[in-house]
Order: sequence, then C-alpha cells, then structure tokens
Amino acid sequence: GPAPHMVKRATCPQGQTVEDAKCCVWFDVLSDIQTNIFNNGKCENGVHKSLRLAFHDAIGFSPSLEAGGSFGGGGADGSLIEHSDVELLFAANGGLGPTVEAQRTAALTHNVPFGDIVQFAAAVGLPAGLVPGPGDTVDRILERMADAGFSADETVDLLASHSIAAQQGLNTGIAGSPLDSTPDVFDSQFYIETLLKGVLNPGPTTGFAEVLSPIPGEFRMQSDFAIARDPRTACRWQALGADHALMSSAFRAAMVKLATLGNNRSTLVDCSSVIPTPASAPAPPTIPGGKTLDDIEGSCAATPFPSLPIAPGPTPTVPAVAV
Ligand code: HEM
Ligand SMILES: [Ca+2]
Ligand SMILES: [Ca+2]
Repeated sequence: GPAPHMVKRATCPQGQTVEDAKCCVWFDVLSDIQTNIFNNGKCENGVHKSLRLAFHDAIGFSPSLEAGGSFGGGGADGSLIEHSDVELLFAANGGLGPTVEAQRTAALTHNVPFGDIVQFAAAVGLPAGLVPGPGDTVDRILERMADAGFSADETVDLLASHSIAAQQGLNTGIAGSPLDSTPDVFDSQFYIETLLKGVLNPGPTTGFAEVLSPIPGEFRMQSDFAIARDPRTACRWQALGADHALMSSAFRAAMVKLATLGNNRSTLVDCSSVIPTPASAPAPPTIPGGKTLDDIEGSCAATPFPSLPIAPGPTPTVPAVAV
C-alpha cells in the first residue's frame, strides 16, 4: 500500500482527493504556472529555468561553512525570490530573473510561501560561490556537492536535468543552444551525446567553459564533459545513458533530496498527488545519426559502452531554443 504520508485524507473544493487539505491550493498554482510560466505545459524555457532555479535555491546550503561560524545558506527556502535583490546579482544566477519574478507573482496571487518561513529568517543572502560553475574541476564540483550531502552518483543523477537545457550566458552569440539534441524531452540523450568525441565549435567563437561539441548546434560545457569521463562518475553516467527508466528513478530520488535541502522533512506536507502523471516514455536511447560506437569515448573501466541503436540519417543540426 501507499506510504503513510501518501494516504489521501482530504477532498478539495474541485473534487480532487489529496494527502492533506493544505495541498488543494497547489492545484490553483499548478494551472496558473502551466498557463503563465510554462507556455501551456510545454517543456520549454519556463520549465528549464524553473528547474535550474530549484537547484540554485537549494544548493545554497553548506554545513561546512556553518560549522566554521559563517552563514551557510538556508537550502531550499525560496531565498532566490525573497532576496532576489541580493541573489540575482550572483553570476551563477544569470538569466534567472524573469522566472524569479514570474514565480513571485504566482506565489503572491495564491498566497503560498516562497519557501519555508523558518529558513527565511536566516537566509538573508545566499553566500556566493556555493553554486558549482561550468569551469570548475570535477574535484571541486564533487566536493561542493558532497558538502551539501550528495554522493558522486547523486551528482550524476541530478545532471539528468541537462537533458532539458540550453545555455545563454556562456556563449551569448549562440544563446539558446541546447545541451543535447532533444531539449524538450527528458531523455537519456544528454548522457550519450556528452560521451561523443568533440569535433566542432557550434558558434563562430568559443564561449566561457565551452569545449568542442560532437553535433552542430549543440553546446558542450567543460564540467559536463569532465564529469562524463572522470573515473568516479563515468560508470554511473554511462549506465544512465543506456537506461531511461533508471535515469528517471535516480533523478526523482536525488531531486526529492535537493528540493528539501535545509528543511526538516517531517514538518513538510507531501502534495505529490497534485503533480500530473508524466506522458508516455520517450523514444529509446540512440547514438545520433552519422555517429557510431567508435565515436563514443567510453570512460567506464569496468563496463564497455553498450551497443545502442544508431538513429537513421546524417548527423542532425540541433536548432536553438527560445531562452
Ligand atoms: C553540478 C554542476 C552543475 C553545473 C556546473 C551547471 C551549470 C550550468 C550552466 C553553466 C548552465 C547554462 C546557463 C546559461 O548559460 O544560461 C546550466 C543550465 C541548466 N542547468 Fe545546470 N549545472 C549543474 C547542475 C545542475 C542541476 C543539479 C540542475 C537541476 C537539478 C541543473 C539544471 C539546469 C537546467 C534545467 C539548465 C537549463 C536552463 C535553460 O535552459 O535556460 N543544473 N547549468
Ligand atoms: Ca536558498
Ligand atoms: Ca533531452
């Protein structure tokens, strides 16, 4: 049967049953943001930015800074909205402003908190430098993630987010260049394509922390390139690339942890049933057209890269998305 916190105990005014009557307002928030932030529920810029915002809000959480007597950040506390005057100035949060404002409007409309009120008092500013950067070494990224409580595997799991992602700040000349060939589909392609040999620059100039890409139009950042090939992370990376079901379940588990960082989970109300059920599974993982297994830089010492089907036709040019 369902876990105790998932037992539905309340009926909302519109007839839905939920875990707790406190969840009902989130149906109103849901339809508001589907319409006003997600362009009628499309996996586009509003969704991409909102996911990135969730990471940047939550990862401002450092037990080691706190132990040293400094403010360690409040974790997933809505500080990016509450203290947008401070936090939007951090370089890592570039491009997030419009989403922060749209979410503020929705929160105020429905009278829901930006984040946990207890965390708010402490979260007067997210210490800069807590969000990993695309030019950081794998050592530094894994250390920072470990400080916030994430293993190397969980760090890889969270990067599934880069399957629905584009860059705009690293190379402004090609703003909207996606990180995989299917930026509107949450699939395994990101993990496969980051392992392909880099052969080209997608733009006329090279951006910050940009490394050679395998596919015209696709952007590859240094940190993704390096994490895909590091002995500590390469096997997990490859495993998620070959298995969408594993990728989804691993991402879900790591995202629950991220979304509640800095909060006491026993004090939170679980409203999972408000989240719509995802549409059907995406197309199975493939090696992009025009490439072969020989183009994959297999980096997991223990296991060779699996032989995946190759998409028909020549190597595609990945179109830019709106950002
Ligand atoms: C661990 C190290 C990570 C690094 C170094 C990193 C870095 C970046 C960078 C530099 C961009 C491009 C930003 C721009 O130019 O506009 C980006 C985009 C993005 N990141 Fe990450 N990221 C990391 C982890 C994560 C995690 C854990 C999540 C979510 C759980 C996430 C979600 C996203 C999303 C959704 C985008 C696309 C935003 C858009 O399309 O506008 N990232 N990331
Ligand atoms: Ca925060
Ligand atoms: Ca994708």
